[in-house]
Amino acid sequence: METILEMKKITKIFPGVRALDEVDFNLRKGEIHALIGENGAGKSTLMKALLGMYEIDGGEIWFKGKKVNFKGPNDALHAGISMIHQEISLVQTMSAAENIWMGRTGRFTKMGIIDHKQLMHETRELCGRLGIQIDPAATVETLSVANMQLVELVRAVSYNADVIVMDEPTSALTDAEIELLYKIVRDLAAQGTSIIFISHKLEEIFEICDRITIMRDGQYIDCRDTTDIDNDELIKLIAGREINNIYTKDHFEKGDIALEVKNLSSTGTFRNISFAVRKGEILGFCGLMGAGRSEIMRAIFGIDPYDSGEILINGKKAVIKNPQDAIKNGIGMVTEDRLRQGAIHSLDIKTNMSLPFLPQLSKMGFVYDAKEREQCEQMAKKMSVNMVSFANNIGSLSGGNQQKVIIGRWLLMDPDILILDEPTRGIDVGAKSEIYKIMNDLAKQGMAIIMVSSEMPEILGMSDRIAVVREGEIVCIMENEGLEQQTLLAHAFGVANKISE
Ligand SMILES: Nc1ncnc2c1ncn2[C@@H]1O[C@H](COP(=O)(O)OP(=O)(O)OP(=O)(O)O)[C@@H](O)[C@H]1O
Repeated sequence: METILEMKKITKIFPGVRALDEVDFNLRKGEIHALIGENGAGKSTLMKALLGMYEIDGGEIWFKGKKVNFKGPNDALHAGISMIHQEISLVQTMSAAENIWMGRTGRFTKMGIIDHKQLMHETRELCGRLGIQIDPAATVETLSVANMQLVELVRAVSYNADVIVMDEPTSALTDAEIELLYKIVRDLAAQGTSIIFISHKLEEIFEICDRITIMRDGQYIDCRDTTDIDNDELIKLIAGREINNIYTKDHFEKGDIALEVKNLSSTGTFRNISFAVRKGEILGFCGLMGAGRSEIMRAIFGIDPYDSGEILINGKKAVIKNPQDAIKNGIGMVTEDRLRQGAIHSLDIKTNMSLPFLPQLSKMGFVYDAKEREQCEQMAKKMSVNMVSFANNIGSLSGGNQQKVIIGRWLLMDPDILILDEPTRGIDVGAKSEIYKIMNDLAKQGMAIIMVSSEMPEILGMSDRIAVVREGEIVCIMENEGLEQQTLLAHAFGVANKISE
C-alpha cells in the first residue's frame, strides 16, 4: 500500500520537556492507523506538529510525496488533512450547517446573500449519506455533546480530506453512535481516506484499526499490524512494563449503610431512584449513555436540583442543595466533565490539586501547608502525573494528566462517600490500574464508593454490586458474582426478559 504521510524524526521541545524526541510516523493510503500511548506520551503534540499548530524543532514531514511545512490547520486542511479535536471547537450560537461549512459558505452565496435553503439541503444530504441524523438548522448549543461530536465529524468529512485525524472520537458517544462512527470510518478508509485514530480504548483499536503506532515519553516505540499483537503485549509496550491484572479487588466485610437514596425523582430526568451503599462497598452504575446515571449523581451531590425523595447519610436525612452541602455531609464527586467543571486553568497544578471542587469553595478558608504539599506530591507520584513542575499552569499538562490531578484532588480530600463519574475516561492503562488500586484501598479503609462507568470491563472488574439504569430508572441492582457483560447490556437495552426466555 502506498504511503501518503511520513513524519521523520520529529522533535518538539517545550520549556523543560522534550515532548517529541525524533518520532517517526508513517501512514498508508486507506488505512486506519491507531496512535496510542500513555497520557503525556506526545500523541496530541505530534498531531499538532503535523497540522503546523506547533513549529517543530527538528525532523521532516512528507505528504503525498512532497516535503511540507504547514503554517497552521487551515493550511493543512487546504492540502488535504483535517482533524477532529478532543475538545469541541464549534461556535455554539450558530447552526450545525453553518458550523460545518464555516469559512466556505461562498458556494451557497448568491449576490452576497447566503442561500439558506441550499445550505440546509446540502448539509442534510451529507448527513444522510453518512447515516447521521442531525437537524442542520439546530443551533449547536441545543445539541447533546454526542451530536456536537458528530457535527465535528461531518465537518471533517465535508472537506474530502485525504487524511482525517480523530482524537478520542468516541469519548462522548453512545454505543449506537460508536457503531455508526466505526461504519463511517471503515467506509472512508475503503474509499481511500487515511484515518489517524487516537484512543485509550484498546478494544476499539483492535476492532477497527489496521496498524498501531505506540509512543512513550515523547518517543516512538513500535509500529505493529493489529493482527500481530495481543492485548497484553500492547499494554506492555504502552506502559513499558508488565501490567498483569489491572483490576485490583479484594473481598472484605462491608460496614453499615453510609448513603441511602429513597425515591429520588427529577421530572423528565429520573424517577424513583432508591439504593443504598455501605461503608467499604463499591457500587457500580451502568447503563447506556443518556440513561440518566450522571444526572442522578449530580442531584445527590447538589449540582442539579431534584423534585422529590430523600437522601440519608449514616441513617440521617441530609439536606443537600449545593455541592458545599454535599461536601459538609462527607460526599465527594469527580464529575464526568471534569476538565470543564473541575480544572481552573488560570491556576497552577499544585493549587488545582489542593483546591476543593468549586472555585467559590476556596473562600471557605482552605489552608495550604507543607504537609498538604507533601500529600499532593505523593498523590501526583502515585497517579504518575506526567509534569515538569508543580508550579506550572495546569493547562501545560496533557488532557489525561489534567484529569489525574482533578481525581487526585478528591482522593486527597478523603470523603466518606465518593462518587466517581467515568473515572478513567481518557486515562491511560497504567494510570487506570493505579486508580483501581487506590479505589480498592479507600474501600478497604471504609469509604463508600459509587462508580458510574460506560466501560463494562471496569464495572465488572471493580464493583461489589451493580445497578443498571435505563431511561431514568434503576431497572435492577445485582450482586457482582459471575455476572457477564451480556447480562448487563441486556438490562441496559431492556431486553433482559427476552434473553432469559
Ligand atoms: N503547550 C504546552 N506547553 C508545555 N508543555 C506542553 C504543552 N503541550 C503539551 N505539553 C507537554 O508535552 C507532553 C506531551 O503532551 P501531549 O498532550 O502531546 O500528550 P498526549 O499523548 O496527547 O496525552 P493525552 O493522552 O493525555 O491526551 C506532556 O509532557 C505535556 O505536559
